[in-house]
Amino acid sequence: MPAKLSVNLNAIALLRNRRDLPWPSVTGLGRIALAAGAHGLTVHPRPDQRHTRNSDLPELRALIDDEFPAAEFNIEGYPTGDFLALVEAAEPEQVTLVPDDPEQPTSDHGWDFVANRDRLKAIVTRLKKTGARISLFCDPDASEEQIAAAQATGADRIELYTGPYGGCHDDAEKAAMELERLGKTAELARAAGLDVNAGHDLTVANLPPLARRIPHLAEVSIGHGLTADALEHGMAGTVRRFLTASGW
Ligand SMILES: CC(=O)[C@@H](O)[C@H](O)COP(=O)(O)O
Ligand SMILES: NCC(=O)COP(=O)(O)O
Repeated sequence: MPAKLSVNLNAIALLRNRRDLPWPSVTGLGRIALAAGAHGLTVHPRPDQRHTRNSDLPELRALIDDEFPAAEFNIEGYPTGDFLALVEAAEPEQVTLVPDDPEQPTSDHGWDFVANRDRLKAIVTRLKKTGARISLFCDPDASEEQIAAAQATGADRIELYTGPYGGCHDDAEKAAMELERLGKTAELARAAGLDVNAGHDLTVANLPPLARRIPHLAEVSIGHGLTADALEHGMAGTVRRFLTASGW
């Protein structure tokens, strides 16, 4: 089965948050993404609310429940007490736990599963009571020992951090090396009984080789590159709309 696409709305929210106005609408763009065939929506609310805000979550939950019941809601974040309460209220189909410091501009590494095994196990056990699938953000070159510790937490999946692969957009040789590291880690995870998601800096260009190298890939979540693509491909039509509206 081909990997599912979950559209990350953080970049849309960041743009909305520049002004005290309701556009671009996070829920509205989520609706467009799902109507176009995306399989789910992802948000990564951070403690400073600079991306999606806690108040976005009930609207997105209702959008999926009321209009796209087959779609999935994926909430990502660092498991503080506040985050766990937020997730328990929003009841997403999937929770992705990410070891982000609040000061980090964006996610840039996976968990040290060995060092955090017992803590993660307690959190995974708590979150599984909501019925959500649990995924853990994972370094692209995690060792067999690390993957064994991830599996021991009781999580269902890992999400491979694809940032270093995405960063090689202008260096094919390095991209091939990064892809191989991701592929090896995905194989270790699969052998340990963990399903594999992937995300960070994925694009239309780098997604097909990733899907070929990891044929059992379950889901990709894409925000920054997908939003940039939407702007690029939507700009001409929008300029025409403004010109037509003005009668110019
Ligand atoms: C875990 C992950 O890679 C994404 O959630 C990413 O952190 C989204 O990043 P931004 O919030 O910077 O768009
Ligand atoms: N989990 C990764 C994600 O949701 C999107 O990351 P990006 O495409 O915004 O880098």
